[in-house]
Amino acid sequence: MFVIHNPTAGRRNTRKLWAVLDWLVNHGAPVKILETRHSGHATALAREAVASGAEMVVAAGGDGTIAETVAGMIGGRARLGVIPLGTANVLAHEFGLPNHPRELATILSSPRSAPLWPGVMQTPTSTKLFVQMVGAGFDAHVVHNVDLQTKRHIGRGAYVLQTLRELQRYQFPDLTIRLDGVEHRAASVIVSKGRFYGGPYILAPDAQPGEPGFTVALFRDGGPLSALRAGAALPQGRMGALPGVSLLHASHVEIGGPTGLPVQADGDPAGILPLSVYDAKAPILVAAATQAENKRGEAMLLHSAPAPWWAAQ
Ligand SMILES: Nc1ncnc2c1ncn2[C@@H]1O[C@H](COP(=O)(O)OP(=O)(O)OP(=O)(O)O)[C@@H](O)[C@H]1O
Repeated sequence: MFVIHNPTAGRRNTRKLWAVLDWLVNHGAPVKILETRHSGHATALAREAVASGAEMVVAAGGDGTIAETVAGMIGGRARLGVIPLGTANVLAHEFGLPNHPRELATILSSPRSAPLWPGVMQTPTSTKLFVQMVGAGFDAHVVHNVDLQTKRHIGRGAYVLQTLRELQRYQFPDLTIRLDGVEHRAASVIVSKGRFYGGPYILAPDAQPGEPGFTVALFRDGGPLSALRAGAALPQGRMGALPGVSLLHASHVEIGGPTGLPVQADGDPAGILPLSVYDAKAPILVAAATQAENKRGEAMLLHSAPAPWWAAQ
């Protein structure tokens, strides 16, 4: 088992990591730890681990580290394990991963798995895999501006503070969103693989992370009041029921807007608009709290990336 650890994730607290690894080693699991040295390094490490025949690659970090690790595993046979050490740890909620090190280690050493079919986001300058969500509009603006020192000290609270600051500054420009070719307008958009958002909060109750395609949350109304209303509804799981919010399903999402508007992927800054989102070429299996069979089999259909609309101009 290869463990890829991002030492800069979350509050940099490694107590849980060592407790999980102690348990695994004491129960006879062969564990090799690889530490990331820079952004993107987890992908190269995961690729090497898969090439050397690893059956399981464990991402120890937040959702960004998981996404980078998965990017190096797609198309291979290794399963993904997760030791959540990030700030929001949204994917850990999705797969029912416990906080307790012994329970987590038990999951990593059991064959129980659930499929995850990641997404790919493409801008004119970069292509990046994501495991949980991509956003543009107000939430992406907050992610780009959040103070990293505050995030390290108070975790998710840093996003709440930044949200309150940005409410007064953000202009809420209109975005153009094409869902499988059909045009919509909204002030903000979140393209979600899974059900959760921002931690343990439900955004898209019907999302199926193991299937291709996305649930797209459109926030049609701009302005601080609408953003505040959405923020208040999120912890109650009522965001999708708000007037002005629609949850739609799509396989291919294109987002355009004013030049320079930021994009977030899995809670980290991920470039600027325009953006095209589509399925990764294959799913992977994740060591999870509950078993879910991958009905289509591991070698599921290979999707070819649709040409983004800006390429045709
Ligand atoms: N050694 C490193 N030095 C600096 N940055 C790194 C290093 N290793 C990985 N990274 C970057 O750190 C970013 C943030 O990591 P990650 O998302 O795992 O933690 P987080 O932001 O605290 O958690 P979450 O996404 O759950 O909120 C990743 O996008 C990755 O590119």
